[in-house]
Amino acid sequence: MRVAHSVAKVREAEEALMARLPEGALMQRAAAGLAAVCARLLRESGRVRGRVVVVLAGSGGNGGDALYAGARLAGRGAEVHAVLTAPKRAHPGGLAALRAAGGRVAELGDVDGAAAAALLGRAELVLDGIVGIGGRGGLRDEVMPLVRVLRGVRRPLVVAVDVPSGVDADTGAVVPETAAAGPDGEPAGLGARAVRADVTVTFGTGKPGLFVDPGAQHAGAVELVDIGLEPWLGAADLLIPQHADVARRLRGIAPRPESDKYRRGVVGIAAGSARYPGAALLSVAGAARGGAGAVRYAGAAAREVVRAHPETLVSDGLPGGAGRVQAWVVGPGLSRDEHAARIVDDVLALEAVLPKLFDADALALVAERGPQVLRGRHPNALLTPHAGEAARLLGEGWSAARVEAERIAAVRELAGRYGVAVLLKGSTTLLAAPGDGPVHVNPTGTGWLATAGSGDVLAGLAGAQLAAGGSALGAGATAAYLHGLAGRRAAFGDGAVGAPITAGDVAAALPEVWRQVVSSGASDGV
Ligand SMILES: NC(=O)C1=CN([C@@H]2O[C@H](COP(=O)(O)OP(=O)(O)OC[C@H]3O[C@@H](n4cnc5c(N)ncnc54)[C@H](O)[C@@H]3O)[C@@H](O)[C@H]2O)[C@@H](O)CC1
Ligand SMILES: Nc1ncnc2c1ncn2[C@@H]1O[C@H](COP(=O)(O)OP(=O)(O)O)[C@@H](O)[C@H]1O
Ligand SMILES: [K+]
Repeated sequence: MRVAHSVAKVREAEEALMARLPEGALMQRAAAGLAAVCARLLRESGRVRGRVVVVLAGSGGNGGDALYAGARLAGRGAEVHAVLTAPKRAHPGGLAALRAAGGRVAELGDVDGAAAAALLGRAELVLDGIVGIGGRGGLRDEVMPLVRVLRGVRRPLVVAVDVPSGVDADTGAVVPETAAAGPDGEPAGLGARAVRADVTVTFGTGKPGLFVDPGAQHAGAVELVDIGLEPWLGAADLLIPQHADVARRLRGIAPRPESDKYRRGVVGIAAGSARYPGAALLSVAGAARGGAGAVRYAGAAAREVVRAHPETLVSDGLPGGAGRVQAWVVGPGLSRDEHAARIVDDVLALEAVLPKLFDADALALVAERGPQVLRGRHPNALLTPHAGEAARLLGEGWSAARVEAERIAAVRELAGRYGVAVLLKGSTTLLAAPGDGPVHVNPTGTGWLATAGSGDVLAGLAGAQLAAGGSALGAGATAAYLHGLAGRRAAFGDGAVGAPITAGDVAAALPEVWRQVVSSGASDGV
């Protein structure tokens, strides 16, 4: 499991630790770890000696880390150039160390566009130490020309110090650039007022913004440097499961000699309608490969379901009359008519502790009825909204755009208000349970999953995980993880280039990624 802590907790822990260490010791630990990662990255394509490293150093501790790391690389023979983005306030110790090690220093005001392009064009590695956890808002105007040049040059390896500058460390938010051209005839800005890194070397613990889009896209691969903060950190705010965590759960629900299909769990699917039979098929496809022993289907697409999935137990009545199940999935393709409302109400009338997953059209009905239909009544329920559905569930003051921009806050608010676990879909899928516990971030997935029906597959898969047992949060997190991997597998195969996929391809890839996770579960990493 990877973890992340809020900036406030990091600051508190840093203070507690710093009070016990000699002045500057913590920064030396950070700089040593940072330099070691940079040296390792440089060695992947040769030696450190003679390589051109450019350090972009701001006014705070982040710039200090970068300058000290630059000094260490210069000490190992690298040709290090620093550009001070706030020269009057550059970290004095870091600056002195870099100069003493033979590094060259320029001030932002002396580096015009051509000089910046020449310097960054020669760089093999760029250290982004403009701002770290002290950054507020998008990068300021004065540093943007340099950031734009960096974006345009033949890619050197960009290593962000602690956090890519301009990314909100707590939320992953970035400030988009305006379309207008910058001063001095700079090209119109594309993207965000933030640095895009290949690698982020973060200190002490992960920062939430490194794992949630758009911050995650800017962070690249995240490497953690231990600076001894752990004993002072307290509970994590974010958990990011890895293969090993998911493998543990999958091993736990693998069939045993004494297993039968009922003991493994039966998942019920109440999805699809005469208008949308496909959603029923896709939910059943996800459920059938999702780890339960059997799938029951109740609804208008019974005939289509049994034709496509002959192993399904089907009926065309209401879920309550379909026979015993360990978890119900209700909503995909149900449509919004009176009959759909009757189906959702029927599920809401089932035994309170029975796990129930509400997706798509069922969420619209839950939003209409209000949180009290779930709160305090269905402790094992799971909601799986995308941003639009989440905004509707949250009501006044929320829009899909706001949910996208404040994903962590939105998922917490939903879980708190409805009193149930919530899986918020999108470019970074997040999960939260009611209370102050950590938010789970799904690290797998790909934009290729943004294809019609892939959410139906996820709903079925998550329902099967609920039927197999464990908490709604654990079941949802496992489903999101496998679904993301299956999407990647289907889109990329063994290669690096993606291609369009269908929701059915995602379901078909599930057994393969399940095997992959369980067999590589001893190691960490996605
Ligand atoms: N204090 C310490 O001993 C340690 C500090 N650490 C480093 O210190 C960092 C935090 O240092 P600070 O608290 O000094 O803060 P930062 O260095 O992150 O940033 C603060 C400075 O950036 C400027 N700034 C803020 N927002 C900006 C924006 N949008 N555009 C341009 N400039 C902006 C501010 O004016 C301020 O001078 C961490 O991220 C980490 O890299 C680590 O070395 C661990 C130990
Ligand atoms: N940009 C994206 N990057 C990664 N995954 C995405 C992206 N957009 C959507 N997804 C994933 O694709 C699935 C789409 O589900 P959903 O929105 O319910 O679509 P549908 O209703 O068509 O099935 C979800 O698992 C979601 O997390
Ligand atoms: K930085």
